[in-house]
Amino acid sequence: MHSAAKLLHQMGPRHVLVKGGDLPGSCDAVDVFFDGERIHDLSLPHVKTRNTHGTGCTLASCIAAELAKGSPMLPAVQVAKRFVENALDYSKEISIGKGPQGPFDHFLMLNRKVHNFRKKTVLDPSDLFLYAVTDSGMNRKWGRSIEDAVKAAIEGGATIIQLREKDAETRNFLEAAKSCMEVCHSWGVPLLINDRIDIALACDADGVHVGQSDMPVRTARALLGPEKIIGVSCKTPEQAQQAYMDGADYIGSGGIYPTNTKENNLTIGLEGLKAVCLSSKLPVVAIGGIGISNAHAVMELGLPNLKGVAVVSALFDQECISTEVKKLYEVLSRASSEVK
Ligand SMILES: Cc1ncc(COP(=O)(O)OP(=O)(O)O)c(N)n1
Ligand SMILES: Cc1ncsc1CCOP(=O)(O)O
Repeated sequence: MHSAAKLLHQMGPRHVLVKGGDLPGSCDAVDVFFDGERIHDLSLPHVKTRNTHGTGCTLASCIAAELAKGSPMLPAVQVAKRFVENALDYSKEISIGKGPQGPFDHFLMLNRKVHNFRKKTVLDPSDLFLYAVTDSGMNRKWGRSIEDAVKAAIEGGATIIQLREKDAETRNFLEAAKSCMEVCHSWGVPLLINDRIDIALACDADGVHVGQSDMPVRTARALLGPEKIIGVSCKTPEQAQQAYMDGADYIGSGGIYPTNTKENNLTIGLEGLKAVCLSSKLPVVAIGGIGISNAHAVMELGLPNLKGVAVVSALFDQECISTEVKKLYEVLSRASSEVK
């Protein structure tokens, strides 16, 4: 496939894409993209289905649509490939027509209701402005209950809360989550649960936040239904594009700066954050090492879908949570009024 791409390139086109989706014996669909300088192997899992009629024209149309939106060639091809992979996956069980090949559903983005694919989101993106994420270790260190920490964060001006209780026992966590739901709802602040779909269901939380190695967004959506908020961690444009396809409501992107709160966490910096924001239509909240000293630099990026910052230690590893939240709120308000 590599030499075919190079030979085709010699015939004149600026870019060549060689399709390898149906290579026998491969469990991945590998396409080869050549721009005259570099070969890119674009690989996604092969979707096993007879419904493949129309994939080639849909891929080409999708590339054209991405280019028309202003995308460079390689990202346009990547988005299109991912779209086709998702459409194949969504329509793999459909049984229509006769013969060895059935049509796949290239209109899946329009048939959202049928596929429960992308609902009208219940998330107000402005809720991501000051996103407070709890930490059981920090609460223990300062002798606080989760409920008290959450109350203090809301009193200071937090606009959304996530319970990130990594070492809590299930029964205790559920009881605390139920109390926090009461606090949050009395203030009209959404409450999300980190990782634990079971806890979110049991306390009827507003939604969940999942990471790349947690429950997949699509499965979480199937379990939680269309009315709940689902956030997903993304470090790369590819993950961000997938998040949209999978029906996430927002992206948490980071670590922006080094942090001691999460071990072995890759720092992506402001450049990484920018790449994620630019590659997605979803609202994004930045996370990792953010506090009053650097929140301004993050919001100053002025990216339209960058809606706020998510913070753990700069709020919860402090003597007075509500004071720290207030200070951060002021920094964020100043930064966002400057970029408007
Ligand atoms: C808003 C927000 N963004 C990112 C994360 C990180 O989630 P994850 O990748 O699942 O890592 P853990 O939080 O589970 O350590 C988050 N929690 N919140
Ligand atoms: C959970 C998480 N995900 C990426 S960085 C991070 C930790 C953020 O904590 P802090 O705000 O204390 O740096």
